[in-house]
Amino acid sequence: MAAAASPTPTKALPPLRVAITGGAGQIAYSLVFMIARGGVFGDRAVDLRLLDIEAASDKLRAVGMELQDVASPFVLRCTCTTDPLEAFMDADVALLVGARPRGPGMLRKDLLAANAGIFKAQGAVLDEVASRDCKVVVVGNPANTNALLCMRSAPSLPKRNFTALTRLDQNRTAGMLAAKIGVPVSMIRNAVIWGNHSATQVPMVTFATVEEGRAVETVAARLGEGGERWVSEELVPGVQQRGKEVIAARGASSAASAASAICDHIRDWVMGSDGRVVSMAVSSDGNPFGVREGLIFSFPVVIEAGGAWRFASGFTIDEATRSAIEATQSELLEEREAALAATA
Ligand SMILES: NC(=O)c1ccc[n+]([C@@H]2O[C@H](COP(=O)([O-])OP(=O)(O)OC[C@H]3O[C@@H](n4cnc5c(N)ncnc54)[C@H](O)[C@@H]3O)[C@@H](O)[C@H]2O)c1
Ligand SMILES: O=C(O)C[C@H](O)C(=O)O
Repeated sequence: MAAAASPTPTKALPPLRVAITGGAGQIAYSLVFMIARGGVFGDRAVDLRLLDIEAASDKLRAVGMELQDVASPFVLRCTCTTDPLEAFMDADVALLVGARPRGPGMLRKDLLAANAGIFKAQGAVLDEVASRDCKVVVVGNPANTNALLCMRSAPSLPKRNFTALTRLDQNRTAGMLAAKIGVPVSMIRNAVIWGNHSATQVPMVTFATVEEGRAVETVAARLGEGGERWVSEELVPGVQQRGKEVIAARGASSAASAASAICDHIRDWVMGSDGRVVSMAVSSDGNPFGVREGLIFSFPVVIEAGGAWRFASGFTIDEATRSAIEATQSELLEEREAALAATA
C-alpha cells in the first residue's frame, strides 16, 4: 500500500511572517514545532521570527537548531533574535508569549508592572514596523491586561487585531464536559469563556450542546439530574483553578496545552471558525453584552474566513452569570489602573 503523501505548502502565496516572543521558553518549545508540522495556517508556509532576551540567547539558538533539524517544508525561514524590530518587521502574526515569570517574593502587582512595561514597549514596535493587518495574540500573563497595554501603544493598528488567549480555558471546559458526559470532545459546542484569563473567569455552558451529525442535544440534558450542581460546584471552579492545579502537579505552568490552544486560536482567526463559536479575549468596545468598554475581555465570537470576527449572538446572560461577569470585569478594571499607573 502506498504511503499517504506528506502535506506540502502552497507556492501560490508568500509565507506568512510569524513572530513568536519568549522563543526560548516552555510554551514556544511546543508551539514552534506544532507550527512546523503545517496546518495551523492552512497550507501557507511561514517565515518565523523567534524573539527572546539576551540572557536566553543560547537557548533560543538551540531552538533554531532543532527547528532546522525538523526539516519542515512549512518553515521557509527562521530567524532567532533579541531585537524586537527584527522580529516584528512586517509581521502578519505576532504571538506574544514571552513574559517575566513570577519570582520569589514577587507580588502579583510587581508582575503586572514588569510585564505591562514589556507589552507596552512591544506594542510601540509593532505600531512602527508590523504589517498594518498584523494579528496579535497575547499569551504572557496577565494576558488580558498585557494585551490592553500593547493595543494602547499601537494606535495605528486596528483595535480589533489585539487579542488575548482564553482558548485554553475553553478547551479545558470542553474537555471536562466531554469526560463527564462520555463523548469525544469534538462533539462539544458553544462552551465559552467570559472575562479575564484568571481565577475570576466565567466558563459558561448554558448554551453548550453535544452535536453528533445532525443530532443536537443540550449539555444540560446530557448531564441529567444533578448536572446543574456539578457545573457550579465542580466544572466552573475546576476550569478556573486548572492552571494552578497543573503548576502544583508539574512544577511549571501548562505549556503543551497552552501551545495547542494558541494554534487553535490563530488557526480559527486566520482561516475562520467555520460557523463555530469560539472564545477570544478582544476589545470590549461596542460589545452587545453590557461589558464596560476599554478592556480586553473574553467573549464568544464567530470568525469569518479571512479573519473578521464578530460577537456571537444568542448568548443571553442570566442573573448569576451577570454577577460573575461583573466580578471579572472589576478585576480587569483594577488591573488596568495598576498597569497604567506602573507604566505612566
Ligand atoms: N493565557 C494562557 O492561557 C496562558 C497559559 C499558560 C501560560 N501562560 C503564560 O505564558 C507565559 C509564558 O509561559 P512559559 O511557560 O513559556 O514561560 P517561560 O518562563 O518558560 O518562558 C518565557 C520566556 O519569555 C522570555 N522573555 C521574557 N521577557 C521577554 C521579552 N521582553 N521579550 C521576549 N521574550 C521575553 C523569557 O526569557 C523566557 O524564555 C507566562 O506568562 C505564563 O504565565 C498563559
Ligand atoms: O501561568 C499561569 O499562571 C497559569 C496559566 O495561565 C494557565 O492557565 O495554565
